[in-house]
Amino acid sequence: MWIDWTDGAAYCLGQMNRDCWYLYTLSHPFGEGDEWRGVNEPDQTLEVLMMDLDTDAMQIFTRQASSDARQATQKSGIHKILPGVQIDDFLFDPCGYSMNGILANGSYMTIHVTPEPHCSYVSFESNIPMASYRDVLVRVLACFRPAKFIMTVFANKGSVALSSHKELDGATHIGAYQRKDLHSCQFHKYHLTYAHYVKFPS
Ligand SMILES: C[S@@+](CC[C@H](N)C(=O)[O-])C[C@H]1O[C@@H](n2cnc3c(N)ncnc32)[C@H](O)[C@@H]1O
Repeated sequence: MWIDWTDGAAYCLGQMNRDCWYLYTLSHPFGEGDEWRGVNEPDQTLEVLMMDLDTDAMQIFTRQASSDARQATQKSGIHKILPGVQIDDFLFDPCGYSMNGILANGSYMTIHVTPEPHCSYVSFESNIPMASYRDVLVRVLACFRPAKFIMTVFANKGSVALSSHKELDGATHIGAYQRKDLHSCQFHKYHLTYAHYVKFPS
């Protein structure tokens, strides 16, 4: 069957001359009474994209400092980010790390670490439903200690995470981090908050 995916859009959030985040959306082409169109059940995604990370924290994700992935997971504290998570982790040679985790309720988390100092980068993503992501975020930041990070929360109608948008509106500071940018967007079925934080003094 031929599907015409014409209902797509590209967005750029943040400062286009500095750190920014590209978003590509696509609406399901069926609908209008015909068929199911997109996700109807409660759905949410938290993403934390971290840059310029602490060198000691990054050292853990090298074969020099950790003998295997399990050791890197334990030493970094990744296993404590979402208590009870079942983890499948991998430590690259000579460095680099990836993990996927699953919780009893079916929620996932995934982390990818690039520890090389000239381009250090860590991404965290989870669809765990929470009314507040503050505690999870604080635990993620404690593992990797970035100099700056972007966080995004997507939540649709019916998701408990809808209330996290309001909390994020007021979060001008999170621990040692100061907010530099905040965007709030409404899409067809989802609300999105984008925020950029920098460790101060920066
Ligand atoms: C964890 S992977 C993930 C990259 C991906 N772009 C991301 O961030 O989602 C990147 C890290 O693994 C390291 N690495 C080592 N061997 C690799 C391989 N065969 N494939 C991909 N990354 C490798 C890279 O040097 C880097 O530090």
